[in-house]
Amino acid sequence: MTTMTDHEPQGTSVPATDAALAVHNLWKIFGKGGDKILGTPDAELPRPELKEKTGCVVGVKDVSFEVAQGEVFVVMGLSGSGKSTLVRCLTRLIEPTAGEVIVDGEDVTKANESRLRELRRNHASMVFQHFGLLPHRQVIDNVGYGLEIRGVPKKERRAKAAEVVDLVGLSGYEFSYPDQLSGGMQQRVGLARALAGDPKLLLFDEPFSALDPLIRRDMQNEVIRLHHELRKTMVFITHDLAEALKLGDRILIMRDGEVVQVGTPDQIIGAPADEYVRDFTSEVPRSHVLTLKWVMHEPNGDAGDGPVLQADQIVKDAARVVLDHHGPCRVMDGDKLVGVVDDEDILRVVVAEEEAPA
Ligand SMILES: Nc1ncnc2c1ncn2[C@@H]1O[C@H](COP(=O)(O)OP(=O)(O)OP(=O)(O)O)[C@@H](O)[C@H]1O
Repeated sequence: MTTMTDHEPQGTSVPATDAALAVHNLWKIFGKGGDKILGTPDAELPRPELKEKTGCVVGVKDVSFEVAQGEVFVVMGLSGSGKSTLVRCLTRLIEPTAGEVIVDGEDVTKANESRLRELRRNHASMVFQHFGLLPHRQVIDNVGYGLEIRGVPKKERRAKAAEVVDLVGLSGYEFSYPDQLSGGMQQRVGLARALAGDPKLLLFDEPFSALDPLIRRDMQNEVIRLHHELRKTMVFITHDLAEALKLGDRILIMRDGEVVQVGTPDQIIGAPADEYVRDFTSEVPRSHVLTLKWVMHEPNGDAGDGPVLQADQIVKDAARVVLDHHGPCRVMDGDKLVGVVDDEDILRVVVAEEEAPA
C-alpha cells in the first residue's frame, strides 16, 4: 500500500508580501579578509580547511529564508552550526559579510547607525540566554529600560512596564531586584523587557538553555501562550529538537553554517532532507508529530461512510477514533476527501516508533 507522502511540499518560503522577515543569501565569514573569500572557490571549502588556509571561519553560509507575519520560526542546529551568528546578523549585533535582511520591508543591512538603533528598539527585540538584567534596578525599571532610552516619560513607561510584567505573570514582583528572583523569573523579566517596546519581531537566542527542565517547560508554554495572545512574529534559536518541534510553526535546520532543511515539524519528521536530519530525528515519537496526511492512503473505493477526520490532525490525537472504528475513516482537507486511514496505517507509525533506536 502506498502512503501519500511523496507529494508533500516543503514549506520553504512565504509569499513575499506576507513576510515579516526575509533573509536573502546571508553570509558571515569571521576573520581578516573574510569578504575577499566570498565568491571564490575557497568559500566552498569545509570549515577546517578554510581555517587552515586563510584563518577565516564561515559562520553563516548563503542562508535564505522568509518568515510570515505571526509565525514562530525556529532555527535549530547543534553547537557550532551557526545559529547564534545568524540571529545576531538579523539586527547586526554581528555585521554580516553579505546578504540582505528585510524586516517589514526595510533592508537592515543598509540602515545607518541611528536607524539601526531605532530598528533594534522598535522592530526587533532580542531575548538572550543570559538575561542581561540591570542588577540595581527593580523589575519594573528593568522592563521599562528600553522605553526610558527612547525618552518615554516615566509615568507612561511605568504603566506600559506594569502591563507587560502582568502579561508574563510577574505581578507582585514589580519592585523586586533581579537577584531576588529565580532563573525562570529572571527570564520572564527578559521577556517582558523585549515585549515592552511592542516590537514587530521577537528574536530568542537559546533563551531557556540554562534553565532546569521543568522551568524550561513552563517557559516554553509561556511563549506559546504569549504567541496565542499577541500573535507576534518570533524567531527562536535552539539546539533542542524537542523544543523546536514544540514551538515552531516551521523549523530551519542548520549544519556548518548552511541550511539543511526548512519545514513544518511534520515535514521534518516525515520527510527528513538527508541522513543527518533523519539521524537526529530518529528518536522523536512520530505519532506525536506526524499528521494524518502522512499516514493515510488513497481511497481505492474504500472511503465508505466512516468517521471524518482532518488531514492536519496529529496521528496520536486521531488514533482512538480510528482504532475504535472497524473500517476506514475518511480524511478531509476542509470538505474535500483526500484519503482514508485505517488501523493498519496508525499501527505502522506506532510500530515504527517501537523499533526506533533507543
Ligand atoms: N567571533 C568569532 N570569530 C571566529 N569564529 C567565530 C566567531 N563567532 C563564532 N565563530 C565560529 O562560527 C561558527 C558558528 O558559531 P555559532 O556560535 O554561531 O554557532 P551556534 O550554532 O550558535 O553554536 P552554540 O550553540 O554552541 O552557540 C563556529 O564554528 C564558531 O566557532
